[in-house]
Amino acid sequence: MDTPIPLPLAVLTAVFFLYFRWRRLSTQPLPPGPRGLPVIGSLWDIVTDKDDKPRHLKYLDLGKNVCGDHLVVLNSAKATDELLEKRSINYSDRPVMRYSDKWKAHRRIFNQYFKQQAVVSYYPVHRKGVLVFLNKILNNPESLNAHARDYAGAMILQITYGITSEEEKAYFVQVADLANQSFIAGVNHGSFMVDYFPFLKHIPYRFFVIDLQVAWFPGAGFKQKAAVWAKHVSDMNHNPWRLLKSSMANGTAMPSVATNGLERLNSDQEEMEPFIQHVCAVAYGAGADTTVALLLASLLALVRNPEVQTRAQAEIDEVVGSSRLPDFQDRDKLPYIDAILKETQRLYPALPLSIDHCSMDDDIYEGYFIPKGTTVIGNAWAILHDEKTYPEPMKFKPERFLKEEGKSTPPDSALYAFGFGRRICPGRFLALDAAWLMVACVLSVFDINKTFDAEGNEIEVVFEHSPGAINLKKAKKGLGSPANFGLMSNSSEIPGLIENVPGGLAILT
Ligand code: HEM
Repeated sequence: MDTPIPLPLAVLTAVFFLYFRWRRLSTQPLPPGPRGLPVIGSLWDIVTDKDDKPRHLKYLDLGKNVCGDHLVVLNSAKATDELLEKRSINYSDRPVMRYSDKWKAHRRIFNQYFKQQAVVSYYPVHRKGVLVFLNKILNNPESLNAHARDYAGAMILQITYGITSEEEKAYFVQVADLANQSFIAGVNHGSFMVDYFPFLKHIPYRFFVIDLQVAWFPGAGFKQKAAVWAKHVSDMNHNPWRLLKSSMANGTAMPSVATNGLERLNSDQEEMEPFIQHVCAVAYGAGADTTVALLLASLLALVRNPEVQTRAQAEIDEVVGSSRLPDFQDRDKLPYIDAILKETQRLYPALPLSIDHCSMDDDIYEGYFIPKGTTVIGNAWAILHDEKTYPEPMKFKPERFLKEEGKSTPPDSALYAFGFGRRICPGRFLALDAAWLMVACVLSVFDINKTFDAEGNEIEVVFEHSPGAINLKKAKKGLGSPANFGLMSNSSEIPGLIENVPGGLAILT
């Protein structure tokens, strides 16, 4: 008969094993990075975010130790593939929305409604939305940014909550905008000093005069902002849900992810309701600004590259003709439109530094020690600008993604622009559908040109980097509309189709 190992001996063995493992790992060097200053390490390299120096450029050769807080930036596809994909069991955590059973339950619901096969059922929403968008561009090309926001916001509000009324949409798009400000400003670790000095959490944020909205302690300003943002995020989570519940109660609710999710719950599954509510709020919060960034980047890239427009329009003419708008069934026959979107996401990824992951255990990569709790950033921008994979990386060249005999194509930019591993963006299929239809339809109807200043000089489209995570594109400040949408002379019947769409059309399926 086996003799059981005495408990103290087993505990001792385990302690020794863990200690020696820790010793072996922790004696390895930390990954290399720029030399920091004493005590604060590389802090100043991270928290500044000057307009003219996009923040992500600073990370190009990183592995940092900031005030004892470990931050590793993965700048190559090889490193993200190895750590965030192959070792994703260790690198799927985040400081918020931890990698947990709760997260897994959310993710399951999310995938059910936004996986590739599921998003096909939202085609009617995109079709109506694009008609409204084209109509607005035709009548008021000045407000391109606002129209793109409405297009993305309306799509998500209808799909998640069934909201179609113009007034409600306008209100909720604004609520999401406010809530997203917190995300954009704070999503990447290091946006606030508190990420490095946790004691700042305990500093009161106002001093003496209650209304004085000034942080009195350097670095404690995040608390003021956090208080305001908490309210915006709570509004985003609760306000559309309240409206949904009351419209379900009075029988006026439109079919949506929310109604479907609630109807499928059995009476003993009430505890799942907050999950469905949260999935809807996250979809609505995470999907709007990111999709707008892709839409605007695509259109402004086309303004800058008229030869790309001409080639795409020739493809559309041949496949679709000029008597109807392109539709999803044309997609396989319009590879150049797909290539335009891939190239846009490559050159201008909406989230250049993706969203931070966090290691759950000590690890060694290529001889370097990555301690448990390290913030790990997949640098999508660096990967998508690697000239070995994408020659002439600063040029807009959609044709690099076209399949041709005897030529291999580089990896699809979506592999990196939507993040990594188990946390990869679950809304990517929906976003790409919305962007594809919009770009194809705009190109089938309009020539997009540069605008002119008062002296008749062409205005150059300058891409600006917004502070924070999302890389929104717009023309240089103060120059009015970034693009001039001229109806194409050969699109004979389509203008009538768009003109007859009332500006306030509700999108009904
Ligand atoms: C062009 C549009 C979009 C881009 C570029 C984008 C990009 C990203 C990126 C880079 C991440 C982080 C992945 C990671 O941590 O590795 C992410 C996460 C996420 N995205 Fe998107 N996204 C877009 C649209 C959408 C849409 C339309 C939705 C919702 C319908 C959505 C929902 C989410 C959610 C819920 C997460 C968090 C996933 C998690 O933490 O597990 N996104 N997205």
